[in-house]
Amino acid sequence: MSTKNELQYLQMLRTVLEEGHYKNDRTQTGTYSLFGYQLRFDLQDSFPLLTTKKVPLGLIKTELLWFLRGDSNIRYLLEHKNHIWDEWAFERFVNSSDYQGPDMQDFGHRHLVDPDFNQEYQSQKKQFCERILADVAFAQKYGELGNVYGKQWRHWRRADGQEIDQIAQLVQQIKTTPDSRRLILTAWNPAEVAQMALPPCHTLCQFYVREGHLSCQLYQRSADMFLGVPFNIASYALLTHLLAKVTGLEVGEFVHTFGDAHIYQNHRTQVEEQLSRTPTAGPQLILDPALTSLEDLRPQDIQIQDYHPQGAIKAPVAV
Ligand SMILES: Nc1nc(=O)c2c([nH]1)NC[C@@H]1CN(c3ccc(C(=O)N[C@@H](CCC(=O)O)C(=O)O)cc3)CN21
Ligand SMILES: O=c1ccn([C@H]2C[C@H](O)[C@@H](COP(=O)(O)O)O2)c(=O)[nH]1
Repeated sequence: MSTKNELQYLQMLRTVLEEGHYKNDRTQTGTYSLFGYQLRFDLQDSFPLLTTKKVPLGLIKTELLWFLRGDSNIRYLLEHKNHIWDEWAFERFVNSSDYQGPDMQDFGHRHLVDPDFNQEYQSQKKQFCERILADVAFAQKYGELGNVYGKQWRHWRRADGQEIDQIAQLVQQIKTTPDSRRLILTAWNPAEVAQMALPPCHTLCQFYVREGHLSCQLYQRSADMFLGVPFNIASYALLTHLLAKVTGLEVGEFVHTFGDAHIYQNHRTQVEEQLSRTPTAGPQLILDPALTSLEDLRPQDIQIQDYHPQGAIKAPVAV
């Protein structure tokens, strides 16, 4: 990320920390929160991956590829050693009658405060992930997060039973009617939100073409500033690059619009540590020149060059 792009994120992080209102939340963790904010990233500059902490691009790639496959089962993620969605699938399993192990009620909170429980929890979650990989029928039942992003992007169900492939339509529209003001991709399906393990946080985005450059604006209804947002920025920047590549355009800007932007109360020290660091020049994204379609995209088709981040900063994820 150019230091200019990254400084905007850091400035927002500081503003939410200093001016955010204390607010309880669904996870009972407690947050500092602000409502309504906007960042603009120049994608011509460098790829917006933070340098003030190490952000694992591999996980971002496999998550985006998972969306683009139309998949909403964590099995694909586990096959790629990506564990960022484990807790939400595990939660469904431990709340089902098929779960016979030790009590996992309220694990999201308890594993943080009770070391003995944490050990049991880690072991149960590990067994769960192993079973998802080993047992197809089990994976079909408990790896599924409900109709989250991938399903809505590629298999939006119409009332008549037919499906809408929003990604294929978007690629077609960008190619044929680039001036359109209707280049929308939405994951927020009111009819299905209740069945999802987690209602989509990056709810809707719009694309915009001007003078051969493709821009993207995302509306994120709920934003975990420390853990989720660095992923979300890189993921939508990558999606914009991929769409530009297959439609023969250059990249323009990524505009990130926020609803509830929050820092979890238990991320405070980590945020202060990050804010004490100075950003450096960001990396470049290299896409396989032979790439012409978003189908059969592989992780190795996407590479970054010159990424020299400072050390990772660990923080617990609120479930
Ligand atoms: N509270 C919360 N915040 C989120 O950002 C979030 C959710 N929930 N639920 C669904 C997804 C899952 N996402 C996640 C989950 C975990 C990490 C995380 O722990 N990232 C670590 C690296 C993890 C690793 O290396 O395995 C990081 O340092 O960025 C990031 C995004 C984003 N989303
Ligand atoms: O891509 C994502 C996914 C999730 N988040 C964060 C935002 C919130 O902290 C939680 C979701 O909780 P809700 O109660 O459903 O808002 O996950 C994110 O930042 N980015």
